[in-house]
Amino acid sequence: MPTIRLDAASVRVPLPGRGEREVLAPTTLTLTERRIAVVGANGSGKSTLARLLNGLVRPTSGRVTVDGRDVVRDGAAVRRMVGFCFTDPAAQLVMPTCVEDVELSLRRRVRSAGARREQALAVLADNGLLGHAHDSVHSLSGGQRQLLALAGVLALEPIVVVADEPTTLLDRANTRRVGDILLGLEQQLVLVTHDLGLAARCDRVVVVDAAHVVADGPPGEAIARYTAMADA
Ligand SMILES: Nc1ncnc2c1ncn2[C@@H]1O[C@H](COP(=O)(O)OP(=O)(O)OP(=O)(O)O)[C@@H](O)[C@H]1O
Repeated sequence: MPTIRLDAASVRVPLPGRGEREVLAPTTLTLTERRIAVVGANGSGKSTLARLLNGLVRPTSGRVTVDGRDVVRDGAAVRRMVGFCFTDPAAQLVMPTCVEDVELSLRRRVRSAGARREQALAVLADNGLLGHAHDSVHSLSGGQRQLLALAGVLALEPIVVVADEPTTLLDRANTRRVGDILLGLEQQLVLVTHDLGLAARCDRVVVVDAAHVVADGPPGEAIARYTAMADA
């Protein structure tokens, strides 16, 4: 598995006229497990932590590396290695039809239009969406849209997939479906989630509270700490 390292990485954001806010306190973590969940209350800093991993957010201090590549200095290389899946697939589905959307993901990797179409159709088939190749992305169900967004990410063959609450907008059946696919990926997965059932199936759980990592370890212990804190 790749090694993701945060070395005293912090994020502070300016608040106009009111100084600044620490959104993530200096955090040091070495992540080598295949499936890592990040859990915590709303506004605790989970998305910020996730976004640091592919340079969507830059550390204010400290550094973040993925397999030795610095997310700021080697940003383009890191973005090729780390695919990012958003809560709302609408954030990443921009083309009229499903096949065109996957083709858009492939535009830099596959230059020939014919080969790109072929590969996009293969990606859709792998994700159970071949029957919808020429449908509008708007005609898909929420679960299918999330699978299509994930297909677009996987088409780029990342070595790490970061998914920020990918099941929050989904019903139970689609949560299970998308969750099963994510947890079954061969790539390293960093999964931000409020679904403690999904977190429990990961190899490691990182608990974030008020901008700090407050627990980190095997799911049983970390989730018990989180639920005790949340219920207190
Ligand atoms: N660019 C920014 N400017 C101002 N505040 C920010 C910025 N980015 C994040 N924050 C604030 O920092 C806190 C942490 O945000 P973050 O999105 O990381 O939380 P989260 O744990 O993912 O929350 P949720 O579970 O609600 O998605 C929130 O209070 C958020 O409003």
